[in-house]
Amino acid sequence: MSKRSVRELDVRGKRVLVRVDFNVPVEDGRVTDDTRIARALPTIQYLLSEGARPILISHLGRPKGEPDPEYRMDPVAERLGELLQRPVLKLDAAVGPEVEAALKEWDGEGVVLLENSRFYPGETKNDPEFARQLAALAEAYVNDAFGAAHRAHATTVGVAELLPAAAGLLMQEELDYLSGVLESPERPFVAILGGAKVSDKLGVIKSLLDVADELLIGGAMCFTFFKAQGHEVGGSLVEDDYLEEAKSLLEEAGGRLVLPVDVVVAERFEPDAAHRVVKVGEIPAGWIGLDIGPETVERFRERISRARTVFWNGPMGVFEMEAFAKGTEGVARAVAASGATSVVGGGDSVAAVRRLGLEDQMSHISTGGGASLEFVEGRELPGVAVLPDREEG
Ligand SMILES: Nc1ncnc2c1ncn2[C@@H]1O[C@H](COP(=O)(O)OP(=O)(O)O)[C@@H](O)[C@H]1O
Ligand SMILES: O=C(OP(=O)(O)O)[C@H](O)COP(=O)(O)O
Ligand SMILES: [Mg+2]
Repeated sequence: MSKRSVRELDVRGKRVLVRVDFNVPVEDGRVTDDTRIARALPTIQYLLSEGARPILISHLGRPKGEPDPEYRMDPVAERLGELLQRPVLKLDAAVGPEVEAALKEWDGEGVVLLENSRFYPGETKNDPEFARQLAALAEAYVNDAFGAAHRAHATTVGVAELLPAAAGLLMQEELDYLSGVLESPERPFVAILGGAKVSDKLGVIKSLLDVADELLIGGAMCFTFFKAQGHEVGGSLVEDDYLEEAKSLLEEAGGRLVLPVDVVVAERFEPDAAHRVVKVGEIPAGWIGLDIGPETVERFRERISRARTVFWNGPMGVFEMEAFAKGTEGVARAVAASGATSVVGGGDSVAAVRRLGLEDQMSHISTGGGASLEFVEGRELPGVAVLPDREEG
């Protein structure tokens, strides 16, 4: 079922609240990967060309429901201005009297970018009062934040219920592409899962195994399985609440769930920490697993080369640090070299692929990690479900 498009929304002369996913990596006050900003430009430019006044809102990182200088949207505003080549009026709040006053004074040139939605406790709680305050800023709502569509938050769900709402062009493109691939994926279908959002993503493995033929696991994800198998995992990231389920998953899935056989461990979580490759089962107490090892890369490469469809979310290691980037690089090169239809999703996975210059060799670069994962496993995304269906005719 397709959703009402921004093209079908009456926007001329109107203030339009646009939920974007500008949750991009930032280092030293600079955006290090602007994929998510660049991919939202078509919707913003469409709105501007139709004479609308776009008011953009996004979350950035995971601040705890209050203002946190580390997660201000200023670096994003700067990069957005460079890409859009139009003025970006960045406000230091998302709702409230100062925002209302600034919008009244706004000359209507370019776009407004509101402050981080997660500076407000009402965002992640989908608080009706916060949603009402947001809705008061605009006359229509567009959701272009595919990467956050799996979150039932005030900016993705609450406000969509209060204003005339539609899907943005990026949202539509993502949904169209992913549903096309999933309709009848060519097999073998190999899924690769890694990254750091372990508690979020462990829960989807079971249903992912219903869709994919094989599931390769790297990143921080694998250590929960190693611990469930009784191995020492040192100081690696582990989800202790998931150990029982990990055990039963391993039994059920048999050889279809493929874990690393070796890992790179480090003494500390630092770029220049002492590190070495060890077999799984030989992780020294106190050391931290930060990448998959070379033998694992080789095994993953073999399976990826046989695949006809690949879905990848989550880096295989802490690729931001050179010492722990080889696993992610090896997998990225294997996916790029395979003849499979390849989908890579996730803010960080895509940043890793772009850093290697391999983005043109993937069939689809998705701006959503957790979101594409939940879509692939067949779940309805709350931020999509809430949008009105397209009227036939
Ligand atoms: N073994 C590990 N331990 C800690 N962090 C890891 C490990 N492997 C990968 N990561 C981190 O995972 C992060 C990305 O995770 P995530 O947000 O889930 O992926 P994506 O954005 O692609 O969906 C990266 O910043 C990377 O450093
Ligand atoms: O970066 C995101 O997801 P991803 O890391 O899975 O790609 C989205 O912006 C969602 O962020 P969240 O997982 O803090 O809700
Ligand atoms: Mg991420």
